[in-house]
Amino acid sequence: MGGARLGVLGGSGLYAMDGLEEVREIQVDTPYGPPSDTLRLGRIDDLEVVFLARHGRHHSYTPTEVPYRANLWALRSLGVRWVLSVSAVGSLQEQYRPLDMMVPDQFIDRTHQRPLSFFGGGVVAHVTAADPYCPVLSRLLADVGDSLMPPGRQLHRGGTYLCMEGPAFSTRAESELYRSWGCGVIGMTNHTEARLAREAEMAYATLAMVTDYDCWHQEHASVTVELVIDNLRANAALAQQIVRQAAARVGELRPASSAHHALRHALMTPAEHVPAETRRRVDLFTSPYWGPYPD
Ligand SMILES: CSC[C@H]1O[C@H](OP(=O)(O)O)[C@H](O)[C@@H]1O
Ligand SMILES: Nc1ncnc2[nH]cnc12
Repeated sequence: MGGARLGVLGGSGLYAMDGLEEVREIQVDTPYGPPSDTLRLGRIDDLEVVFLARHGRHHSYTPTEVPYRANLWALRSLGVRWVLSVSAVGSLQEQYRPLDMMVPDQFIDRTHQRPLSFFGGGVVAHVTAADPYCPVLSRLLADVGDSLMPPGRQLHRGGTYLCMEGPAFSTRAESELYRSWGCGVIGMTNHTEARLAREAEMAYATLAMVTDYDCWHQEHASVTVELVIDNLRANAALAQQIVRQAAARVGELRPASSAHHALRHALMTPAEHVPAETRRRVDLFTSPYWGPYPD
């Protein structure tokens, strides 16, 4: 992982990354269309870091419309092997209080309108998703976060992220259902990225910023954008600090992850039976196993 880069995906309220040096804007074309925005490539110490605003810098894409495949393809094409993502989430359990943070270790998928794989069209792959977030990168992120949390606020290690389709927030019945499933937090973006990052052999971890109690809590107002934004503002500087220090730590440790060879035993279709166009589309991911596809 010598020359590998770190990707940072900023979510709601995090449209740029502080502390990046020598920043260049890069436009990337992908087989899955254009990413949400130009990518910003800079440096933190000796590590090259690529920042991308998931919804675009002006928050123009709904959670359904975010071009997740283009975003992850673009990162991987720039040599990214670790991804830190930042997301706003609602809390589904009393102990996750607004302004707390969580580094989730599981998700449940309730989306139904998004592509979830780079594969298909004549090539089949089944990656392992038992631990959908990289445990090594998640631990690094949680350790850094823990050391920076102000008194009275907590960083929670592990927990289940319920990914809903949106864009409307949940009904109270849905919120209660997810609580009964033991989910910890709710959002609209994270699992899609985690799945695609795994297929693209990038280690992925999330800093989830708790902004509200969704709509189930008797003593707290139901979630609104205003509430989310107020709490994101209050947490923005801390989130930036955590991401910057976690990035520096990734640069020092360059942690190995099983995600880095997720496709080793996942590809089902023999290379010679994959249509040429498909072969070209997935070549970024399959070339370590099948060799580069000649143009
Ligand atoms: C602004 S509230 C709903 C919005 O916030 C979260 O965004 P992200 O995960 O990109 O930080 C949630 O997933 C929704 O997209
Ligand atoms: N309650 C909530 N539901 C879905 N996404 C969110 N993002 C922040 N709060 C949320």
